[in-house]
Amino acid sequence: MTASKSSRPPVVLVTGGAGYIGSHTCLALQEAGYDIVVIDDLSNSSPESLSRVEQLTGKKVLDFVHSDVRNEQALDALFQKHKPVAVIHFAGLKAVGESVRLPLMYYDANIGSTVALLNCMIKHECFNFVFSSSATVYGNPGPAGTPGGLPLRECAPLGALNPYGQTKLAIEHMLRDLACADERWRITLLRYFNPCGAHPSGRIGEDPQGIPNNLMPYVSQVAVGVLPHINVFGNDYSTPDGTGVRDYIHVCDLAAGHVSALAWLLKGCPAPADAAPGTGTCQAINLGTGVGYSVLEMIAAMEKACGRKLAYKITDRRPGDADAVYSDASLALALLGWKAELDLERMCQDLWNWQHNNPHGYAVTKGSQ
Ligand SMILES: NC(=O)c1ccc[n+]([C@@H]2O[C@H](COP(=O)([O-])OP(=O)(O)OC[C@H]3O[C@@H](n4cnc5c(N)ncnc54)[C@H](O)[C@@H]3O)[C@@H](O)[C@H]2O)c1
Ligand SMILES: CC(=O)N[C@H]1[C@@H](OP(=O)(O)OP(=O)(O)OC[C@H]2O[C@@H](n3ccc(=O)[nH]c3=O)[C@H](O)[C@@H]2O)O[C@H](CO)[C@H](O)[C@@H]1O
Repeated sequence: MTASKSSRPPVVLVTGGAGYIGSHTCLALQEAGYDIVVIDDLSNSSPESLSRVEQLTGKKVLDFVHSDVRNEQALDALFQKHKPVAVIHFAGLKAVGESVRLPLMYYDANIGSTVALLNCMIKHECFNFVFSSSATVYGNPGPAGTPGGLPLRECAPLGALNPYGQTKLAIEHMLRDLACADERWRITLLRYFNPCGAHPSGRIGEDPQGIPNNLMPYVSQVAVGVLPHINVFGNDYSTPDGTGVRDYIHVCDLAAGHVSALAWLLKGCPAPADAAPGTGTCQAINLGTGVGYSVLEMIAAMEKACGRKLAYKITDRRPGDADAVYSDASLALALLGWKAELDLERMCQDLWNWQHNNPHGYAVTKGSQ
């Protein structure tokens, strides 16, 4: 769905818009007819991503504020100037291991920034909010076929395994309380499964700092020769080939899911599943494909995309990892009319296209500097 035609397109504030999922969503929002303003402290991203979004869409980012979301004055000025109709909140720290070492930093950054943002939204009477949650809020899922087990529905039991996950859960609880307290709120808690891939242009993609924590950025750095081999974290899980199974979703599908969620909020959330009379809406929605692939299947798919064998070694399990995690994505289809369209082959082709053309991410890029 595209934004309605008026003299001035509706403005959406995107926090963390220079990041991986944020930049792809900024592009999708511009293509859907929205104007965007971005606040990002660039702690895990480069402004180059947004320059490239502008090149790809031929539209300007209306405003970019280089600041922490906890900077209340900067936020206030942004709301005052642009009067956004909605906020999509990507900004946050996301490295699980780091969150275990530095929990307070994670609680402060992730929860502190969300509180500052919500206070500013209330002050400026903006009540449409899309939150980046994560499948991590499901903790270790129960086995397939058990109540609350796989495939994961939004009503499955919640539980966090690390401080990063705790911040996502705490924010989900906070947002539910807010919607109960004030019926004007329209909120979606988008629980992403495993985002991967890049825009088909190969111009924007994931650019992790240092050694990647997640599987697919690691695999793509091996494919391009930056890293020597993949470490497969355990092959004794109770999965068909013994390696961990996850629900990988193309980042462009994920971006489209945000545009659909925003359209749903702006329509007043028809048929919300969990709204009681007299309360606002705060709806959790899975964004996944519903299909799980193992680590070895992901490596094989990437080998096909890059046209060569990729070295890997089986190592110990990573503490805290579940055997299998995949979604039931039917609620997103029912409520938002959204479903993932791009298959594993496309995810790997687009990831390879990005990585091949930008072996060191945004830092040094063939032909663009
Ligand atoms: N990528 C994933 O696998 C994944 C999965 C589930 C959920 N999420 C969530 O989605 C969101 C976006 O993830 P991503 O992969 O694009 O990460 P990212 O690190 O690429 O993007 C986050 C952006 O927010 C910025 N930022 C961080 N803290 C900030 C702050 N306090 N103020 C202003 N800017 C700040 C960073 O500079 C970065 O540009 C995060 O909230 C993350 O927890 C990501
Ligand atoms: C423990 C952890 O970090 N959890 C985060 C990670 O979950 P996930 O474990 O779902 O994602 P991931 O990409 O880190 O791992 C996917 C699968 O690959 C395996 N694997 C991963 C890396 C590697 O170098 N070798 C390898 O074998 C891993 O054991 C798992 O079976 O990412 C999610 C988002 O996408 C969430 O942010 C989770 O909170």
